[in-house]
Amino acid sequence: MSSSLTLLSPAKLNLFLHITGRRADGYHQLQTLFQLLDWGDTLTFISNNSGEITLSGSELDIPAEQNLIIRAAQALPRAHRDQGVHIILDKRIPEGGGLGGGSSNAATTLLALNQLWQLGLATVPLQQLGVRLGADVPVFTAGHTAWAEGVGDILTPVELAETWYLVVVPPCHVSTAEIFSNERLTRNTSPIKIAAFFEGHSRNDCQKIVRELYPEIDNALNFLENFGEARLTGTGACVFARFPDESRARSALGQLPDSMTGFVAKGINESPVLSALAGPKD
Ligand SMILES: C[C@](O)(CO)[C@H](O)COP(=O)(O)OP(=O)(O)OC[C@H]1O[C@@H](n2ccc(N)nc2=O)[C@H](O)[C@@H]1O
Ligand SMILES: Nc1ncnc2c1ncn2[C@@H]1O[C@H](COP(=O)(O)OP(=O)(O)OP(=O)(O)O)[C@@H](O)[C@H]1O
Repeated sequence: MSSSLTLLSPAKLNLFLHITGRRADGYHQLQTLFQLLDWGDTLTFISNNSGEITLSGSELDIPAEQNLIIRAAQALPRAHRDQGVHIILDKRIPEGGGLGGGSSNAATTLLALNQLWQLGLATVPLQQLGVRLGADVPVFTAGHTAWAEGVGDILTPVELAETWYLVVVPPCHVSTAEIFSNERLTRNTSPIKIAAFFEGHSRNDCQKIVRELYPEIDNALNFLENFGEARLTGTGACVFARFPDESRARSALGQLPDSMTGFVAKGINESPVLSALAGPKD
């Protein structure tokens, strides 16, 4: 018997990003605030008895076996050998944009198949599987806007006012590894408390270097700065500004130069995946 699920795999913004240190293995210790958005990719899961995991829909610039959707499905311990799934991806989140698209797709796959294949895995084992696939998988598996520390995996859910964002997608890609290996990156920002973020004491520590290296991102920040404070998400390439309502965000989107694309999204506290599924048992 086959059953199916269609889910919105949400994008995220890093409302700020501080680099507070570096681990012995080279990974960076961060503080960030992950804001989930009501905008993202659509993933449809159709379970079957073929024992196979197959994917169709939007093509990515990578071989299927490297796709985090396939890797997440393969990482799950199936209850029966004949459990299979066909997954259809409708991709909207730009790749390598700092919007967490790959991590979100991986988490959505873990949560969807946990339900469709009736695996009964709780949140913690799902997160342990997830963190091996990508740094940002745990926040999407937990499914809540969150304050994060460690390498982004120590999460505290946070309730934020649901405001609107204009996200601009500059015509370039930024390699996360390249920025994290840049010798000019500052890695000694003092840890802050959540209250300090709300008082306005935050920034994105990667922004200065990324802005210097990528003129397209500098242009996008200059455009958004006409409307308020503009920031880079993750290591870029996307940048965003906050608006009190949808109409003002859409009006700014209407003024975007032809060389850039963008979208308007609402910041949400709970992932649409968690809202749509019964959720893993704790
Ligand atoms: C910076 C963030 O965008 C914040 O949301 C993410 O943590 C990055 O997530 P991502 O793009 O999925 O990154 P990954 O594919 O896990 O890591 C890419 C590379 O970035 C570097 N990296 C990543 C995360 C981290 N905390 N420290 C690092 O030094 C590592 O060299 C790693 O090999
Ligand atoms: N299903 C997928 N969707 C998007 N990217 C994927 C997927 N599977 C694998 N990847 C690869 O994962 C890498 C990271 O993609 P992702 O979209 O998460 O990056 P990002 O937007 O920069 O996110 P982050 O904020 O985590 O840095 C890309 O190099 C991409 O090729």
